Amino acid sequence: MVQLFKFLLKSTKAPARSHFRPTFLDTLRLAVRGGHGGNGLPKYGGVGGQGGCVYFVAKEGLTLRKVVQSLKDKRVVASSGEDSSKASIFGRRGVDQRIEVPVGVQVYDERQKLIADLNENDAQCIVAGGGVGGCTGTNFIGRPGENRIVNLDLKLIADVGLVGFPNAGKSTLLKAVSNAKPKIAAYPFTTIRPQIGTIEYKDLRSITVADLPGLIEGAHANFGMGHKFLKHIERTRLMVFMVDIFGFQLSPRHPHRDCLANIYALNRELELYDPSLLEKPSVLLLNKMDKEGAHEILTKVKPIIDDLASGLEQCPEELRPKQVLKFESVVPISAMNSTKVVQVKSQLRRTLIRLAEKQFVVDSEEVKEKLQQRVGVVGPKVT
Ligand SMILES: Nc1nc2c(ncn2[C@@H]2O[C@H](COP(=O)(O)OP(=O)(O)OP(=O)(O)O)[C@@H](O)[C@H]2O)c(=O)[nH]1
Ligand SMILES: [Mg+2]
Repeated sequence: MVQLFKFLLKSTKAPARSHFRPTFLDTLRLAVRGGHGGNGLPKYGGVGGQGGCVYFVAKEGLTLRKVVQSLKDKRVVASSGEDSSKASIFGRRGVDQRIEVPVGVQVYDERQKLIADLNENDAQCIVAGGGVGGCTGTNFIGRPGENRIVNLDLKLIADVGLVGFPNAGKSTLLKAVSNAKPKIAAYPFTTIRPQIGTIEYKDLRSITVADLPGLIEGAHANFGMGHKFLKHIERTRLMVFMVDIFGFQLSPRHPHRDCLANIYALNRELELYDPSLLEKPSVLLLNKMDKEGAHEILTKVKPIIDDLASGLEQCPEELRPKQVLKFESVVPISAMNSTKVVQVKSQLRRTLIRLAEKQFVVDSEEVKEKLQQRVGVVGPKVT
């Protein structure tokens, strides 16, 4: 009878939700407190131990979700320092709390002031200092540790960020060039969380590509999925804009935007979100060139794309940016055509190498200039 009951219980259990995937987490709020300082011993001039500190340490391969899972509570407290005693005049220091967080996390305090930017593996910062131990200066009374709320903001770090309106074919391209397996479908907002894929080359070099959810007009003002994902573009070295050569219409209630209007709209969204993003190197991919009529459109729009400023007057006013983007290159492709995809792969690599070389020249010029300034005071000019 008992066995039958157990069997019935088992069979009525809800089926495993294999399709369930927790949503992407890129912000986290934690309360942190340093340990209390131990009390001193006035009779012997004993000093209490300092309270432990709360540290954040960046580790590759972690996600904020894993951080949440590893914490018992959203309040992290380091342990108190020990009181001074006859046997131990100097009280022992409290134990530190070291919380591992993903690389790319920025830590802000309650007033949104940046405390630390942990963008390298093993980078660390103290987010709550421990209280000092009781001594003559504190009347032998241990002080409380720092107590604050911190906000963790994760910005993905990838070499390349794929940016575009929904349905442009970003995920199709990512799937074709990398090891990622994003969802692809003929409706907008198929991608709802950023995904990173790695493109591997024959010489074992690799570059990382972030597929970001589609933007919509007004993303800068947090419409659609808005800033939540625009911020990830900040950390990429190269922005790859992907536009459907036939344009895009969000829904029958929205106007159809042709390919040029799409480019201006993307330009404007970035400009309104953060104008400095327009200085970032970018490449434009005009997708779906395999479809009929695509080449005719390309012939018409290419001269304007090559000089975006020249087409500003024809651009609808609500989409018109103040400053136009300058693309490193404009490539017509079909994300479904394997030959084109291979070309994109090598094009991305070449562009990144060129950018790294440019950066190297800038860096070494700066170093040279600094050296010249320093050496100029005491010796001959360095050439
Ligand atoms: N004909 C053609 N169709 C394409 C091409 N690239 C993508 N598609 C189709 O376009 C639709 C949208 O592709 P996705 O890769 O999901 O687009 P996305 O930009 O990731 O869209 P969101 O995730 O919504 O932002 C799918 O039906 C794809 O099969 C292409 O080069 N040619
Ligand atoms: Mg997608």
